[in-house]
Amino acid sequence: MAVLSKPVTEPKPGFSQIPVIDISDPESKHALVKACEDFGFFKVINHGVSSELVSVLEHEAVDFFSLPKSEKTQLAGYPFGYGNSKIGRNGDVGWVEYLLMNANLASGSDPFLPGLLKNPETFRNALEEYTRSVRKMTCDVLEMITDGLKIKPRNTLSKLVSDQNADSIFRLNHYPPCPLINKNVIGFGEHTDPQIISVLRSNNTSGLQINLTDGSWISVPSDHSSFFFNVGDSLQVMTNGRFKSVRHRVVANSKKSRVSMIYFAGPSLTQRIAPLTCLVDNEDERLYEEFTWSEYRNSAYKSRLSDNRLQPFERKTIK
Ligand SMILES: C=C1C[C@]23C[C@@]1(O)CC[C@H]2[C@@]12CC[C@H](O)[C@@](C)(C(=O)O1)[C@H]2[C@@H]3C(=O)O
Ligand SMILES: O=C(O)CCC(=O)C(=O)O
Ligand SMILES: [Fe+2]
Repeated sequence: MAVLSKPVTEPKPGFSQIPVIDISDPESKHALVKACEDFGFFKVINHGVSSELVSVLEHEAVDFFSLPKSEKTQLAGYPFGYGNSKIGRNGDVGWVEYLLMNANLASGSDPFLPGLLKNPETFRNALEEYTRSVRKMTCDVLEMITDGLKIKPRNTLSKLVSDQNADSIFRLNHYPPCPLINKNVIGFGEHTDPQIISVLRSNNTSGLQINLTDGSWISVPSDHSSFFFNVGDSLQVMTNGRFKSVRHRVVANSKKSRVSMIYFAGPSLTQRIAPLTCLVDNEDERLYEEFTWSEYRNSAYKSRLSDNRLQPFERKTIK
């Protein structure tokens, strides 16, 4: 994995205020809305996703990444499949290898990676159960958010994610220990996620950092039994900028390997994305032009990782 290290701004030391949301308590809806406004990021506890299920999938992932490189590269593909160092198609690189899969419910009897793995049954079953369970948790969180924002009906956001044709993605990332003396090797460069919301779970190796609204970076302490949620660009648009799509990145660890699994909850390709009318008092306040998820996804996939992908969709104000 030949990846050059770039200078990285040191994260703020000793910051420990990442919002922690107990989703078993309906009253958490207010803290949830505040977390989306202030950070675009929060940690979820008491989530009800089985830890056994998570560890079966993590074992499968570790087994997959420990296969010889020659076998893994047979699974290379775009957009779905195995990748090593190269992120996307526009020149981004990182100290990472990954497996990217379609998590769309309606893609047929073999929804993930048809024919890709040699003995896919255990892997596929674990993946199916995991995505079902994480999708349900995501819908619960989105419904608490709509409650907290006083949006009716409650399923205004969750129905986009539970749609049979929802364009969701599942990603496994593996960051091997990086032996270079320079500890600032980028595993996954800074970016925002284009979807509605992303749900991340990792093993107990840290490396994830988020960018605060003042521009500083903070390290997110790892917690293998919790889930971390990122507000995506589409939710920033639907809330007319009230929620922030958080910039985040991963810095490689010099000693331990990091394995993360991320569920990216996107809407169906034909879904129109625009500020929700109930959150905009008058037309002049509307910050974004309307687009379909398909238009946004096409545009996003032509961009570099660190680009501001929403910029072309910002509304020009006429004075
Ligand atoms: C450089 C890129 C990788 C990415 C597609 C893109 O052109 C810009 C968005 C990137 C991103 C970030 C979040 C997810 O990891 C991802 C799968 C996505 O939907 O958008 C990746 C894309 C990718 O790895 O192909
Ligand atoms: O692997 C991680 O911890 C985060 C990766 C990420 O942000 C992404 O895949 O979009
Ligand atoms: Fe991301």
